[in-house]
Order: sequence, then structure tokens, then C-alpha cells
Amino acid sequence: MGGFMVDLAGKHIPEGVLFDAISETPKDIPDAIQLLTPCTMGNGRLKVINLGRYALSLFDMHEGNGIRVFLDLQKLHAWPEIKTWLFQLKAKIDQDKLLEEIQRAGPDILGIQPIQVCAEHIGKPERRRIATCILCGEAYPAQDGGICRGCQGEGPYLNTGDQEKLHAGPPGLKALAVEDAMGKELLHDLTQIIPGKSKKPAFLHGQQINIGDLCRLQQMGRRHVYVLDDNLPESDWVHENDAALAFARAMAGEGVSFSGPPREGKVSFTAARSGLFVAETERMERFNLLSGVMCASLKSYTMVDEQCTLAGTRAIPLFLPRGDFHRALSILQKGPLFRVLPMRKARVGVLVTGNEIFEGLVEDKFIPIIMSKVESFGCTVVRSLIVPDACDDISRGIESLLQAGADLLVTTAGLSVDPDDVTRRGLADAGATDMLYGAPILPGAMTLLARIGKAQVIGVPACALYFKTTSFDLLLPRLLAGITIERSDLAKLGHGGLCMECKTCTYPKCPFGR
Ligand SMILES: Nc1nc2c(c(=O)[nH]1)N[C@H]1C(S)=C(S)[C@@H](COP(=O)(O)OP(=O)(O)OC[C@H]3O[C@@H](n4cnc5c(N)ncnc54)[C@H](O)[C@@H]3O)O[C@H]1N2
Ligand code: MOO
Repeated sequence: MGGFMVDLAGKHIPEGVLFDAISETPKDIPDAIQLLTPCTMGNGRLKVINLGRYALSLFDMHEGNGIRVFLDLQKLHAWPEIKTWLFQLKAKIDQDKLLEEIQRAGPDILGIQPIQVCAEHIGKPERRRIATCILCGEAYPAQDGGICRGCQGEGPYLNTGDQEKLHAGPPGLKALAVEDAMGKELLHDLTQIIPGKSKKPAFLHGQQINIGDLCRLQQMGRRHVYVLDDNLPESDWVHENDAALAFARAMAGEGVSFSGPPREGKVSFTAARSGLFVAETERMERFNLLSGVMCASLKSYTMVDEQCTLAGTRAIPLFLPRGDFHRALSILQKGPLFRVLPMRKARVGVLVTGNEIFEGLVEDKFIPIIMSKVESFGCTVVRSLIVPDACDDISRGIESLLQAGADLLVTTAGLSVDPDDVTRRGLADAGATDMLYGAPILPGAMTLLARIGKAQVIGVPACALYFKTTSFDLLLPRLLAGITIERSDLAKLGHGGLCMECKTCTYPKCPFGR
């Protein structure tokens, strides 16, 4: 079947054109392409992009234009054996007429369509820098991270070595009875907790134990302490303090500070300035998937004051196997996990839309609401206007707000489904680009985001007249922090994006938008 498909596609490639190939399945078709054309996986001219469809394409290797051939289900009615095979309705052993049917059908069951391959799939990938993996010692593409993908845990082989190591601990670690440990240095902070009152290290890492400590240690219930004999293969193990400090250095980005030495094996992060706390949640999750390490933080997009505690990280065991340490670090290598972004004091222009407001039939209630919300962030309203529901008036209004020096434009209402809801069109006429309309937030489903030149635009639906907290409260801090909001960012807000409408609103100390 693959042979007929390659043959049919090849007939549509003009003589002399050098072509590459894509197979949309890893089954059968790549074999036919490699046997019948110069395109192979090895020479990089055949790509398998597993879309789960029985189809292939051949295309001009420079221009990307070509032909796609697929199994056309409409044409399969006359060929029951082929249909049975395709839908896997019978065991292969019972499909005795399949080959004969394929031969008789030939290209009759195939469909073709012209295609243009997108730029990222045209041409050969660039030459990559190759590095040596510090764990397995083999060569790998440096872009994969600090260690190779095999050692990052993507390999298909069972490797329980490090897990066993993690549980066993280092071979040179010995527990001594406290009375036998006089004069030795403690290997870690020892925590004392007075329930409900305090939790702090009573003894510090590196502290020498003397006779006077004996009683205190026993009162704390410590009968044994860890000491090191000389056999610890240092290179195989990383102490909890060294691990936590290395993680902290890699995790802290702009506006985030941490201080050493770690306390009880933990490093805490604090805000070096007031602003919006942002965490790289996906990489943080990958980090936390590794056993032997942890990191916990505030929710991303929390507004924080200077000195506010943001996060903490530590190794779980006293000594972390070096392999686990590097696996954890390799996740952090792509950049910091935590930042505190400063929030600018925007110059805000407010455009209230609505015929009934413009004509004075209904008194405007939106300007004071928007004003008080933006002013709570130190922003200034440079001008506010009320215009009717007409595209020209809206776009002229926007121009006048820009002239007044607004760099954040807030429009209100006119965002729903009535014929008079023309705010979106008015904004487009005023030159709005990168428009996102609709958000998975309740209240605030009809929210609009866009920009006009360098000015940010947010369209606030009328629900913000009634509800205390809406999409506007969730998105305004991000706009002021200069964060680009894409559709995917809005999509993430859906889970947690339903306001509980409490009688007394405690936002932002509630799960709304988290
Ligand atoms: N059939 C549908 N109805 C509604 C939908 C929908 O998808 N299908 N969406 C609902 C949602 S969600 C919201 S939120 C509102 C959005 O309304 P708009 O933003 O389009 O607002 P308007 O229709 O222009 O006005 C609604 C209401 O609010 C009063 N209003 C508006 N601006 C002011 C102001 N500055 N001061 C005082 N009062 C104001 C206006 O007079 C209307 O009574 O639509 C839902 N409906
Ligand atoms: O934009 Mo509307 O809030 O969903 O009420």
C-alpha cells in the first residue's frame, strides 16, 4: 500500500525537483518511502510526524510545496478486506485476501491533495553543539540540558541504582551515640520544636559537640548523631545544604533574593522588591517530580510586598546522590523559576461606551469603579470619556485618550451579543491588534485584550458594574507588570476562574483566578 502511495505522490512531483518526505504514521509508510525514494530517516529527508493518519507527503525540499496522499475512506466500500485491515477488525492471520485486494485496488483507494509544508519542517535542522554527559559520559546535543535525555529519565531502561542509593544513603555516614561524639562536628542543623511556640535549629551544621551539649541533646530526645568517617566518596553525594544553595542560585530570578546558609537544610526566597510574583510552574512541576528534592512557592501572579516570603527549596535526604542532584539542576538550567516583576504606574484612559449612558438616560457608574481599581495600583487616570455605541465615536474616543498620553486603555461595556455591542469593532477601527476576545473567567467571560501601538487595551464587560471582583482584577496586575497575555495564558485561568461570589469578598486571599 505504501508503495502505491509513494508512486502516486512521486508522479505529481515535477521532473528534476529535489523532494523531502513526511510520513504521518510510524507504521509501514516510512519503510516504503525509504525503499523507493532517496529520503531516509538517517539522511534527515524523511520526517515521521505521528498524526495517526495513514498518509504521506512528498514536497519540494526548498519551497515546501508538494502533494499529500492518503487512504480515502469514501473509496474503500468496494474493498472490504482493506477496510477490515485498516480498522483492525480481524486478526492478520485471517486476512488472507488482503494482499490480493491491495494489488487489485492499486492507487484507486487513494486520495491526493496539494499541500504547503510550514517553514519549521522545511530544510535540514541546523548543526547542533554536542556536549559530554557528566553522568553517563556519552555525547549528546547540548540543547537537551545539563545532562543527556537518557540520564534525565527519558530512557527506556530500568535504572533503580539511584533510587536504591537514595534510600541507603552514603556509605561513609555513621550514627554515633551522643556520648561517643564529643569533639565531632555535626553534619546538619538539629531542630528543636516547642509545640505551638517555636521551631528553630538548636544546633547548627558544623558545630562541635562538647560535654555541655550532652544534656541538651538528650533533652531533645537525640541519642545518636551523624558523623562522617573518612570514607565518604564526596564526588558521589551532595550535602543537603550544598544542594539547596545550588538550587536556590538557579531558581532565583530578577527581584528575588535568598540568604545563606540554609536553615535546617532549607533555603527561603524573599521578594527583593514589591511587584508581581511569577513562577515557571511547568518546570517547577518537573523539578518536584524528582524524588529527593522539593520546592514550594506562592501561586504564580500573586502580588507581593518587598520582603515577602515567596518560596523554599531543599533536598529531602541529608545527602543526595549526585546523579539526582544533576537531574534536578538540569531542569533549572533553562533559566530561573521565580521572578518578582515591577508593576508600572500606568497612565490610564477610560472609554465608557453605551448610548444610554451617553444620552444621560442611565447615570455612569463605571468611571469611579475603574478609577478606584487602577488608583489602588498607583496608576493615574489621564482622561475619561463617555461615547455612544458607534464605531466612529469609539475609535475617535480612543484617539483622544492616546493623545492625552494614555498607555493603558480601559473600555467598558458593549462587549456582548447585541447589535449595539460594537466596542470590539470600534477598537479594531482604532488600530487594535493582537486582539483576544472572550476569557474563561466568570465574571468576565466577554473580556477583550489588545494593544494599539505600545498602549495596552482591556475591554471590561458590564459585569464589573455588579461583581466586586472580575477578570479585570485578575488581568490588570499582569498588564501593569508588562506580561504578554496569550490565549494559552487565558486558557489556564479557566480552572479556578469561577468566582464564589462570597458575601464578603476577600480577594486576592481566595482561590479565584489561582
Ligand atoms: N444573550 C446573551 N446575553 C448576554 C451575554 C451573551 O453572551 N449572550 N453575555 C453576558 C455577559 S457575560 C455580560 S458580562 C454582559 C456583557 O454586557 P456588555 O459588556 O455588552 O454591556 P452592555 O450590554 O453594553 O450593558 C449591560 C448593562 O449594563 C449597563 N451599563 C453599561 N455601562 C454602564 C455604565 N457605564 N454605567 C451604568 N450602567 C452601565 C447597561 O445599561 C446595561 O443595563 O452581557 C450578558 N448578556
Ligand atoms: O463577561 Mo460576563 O461576566 O461573564 O458576566
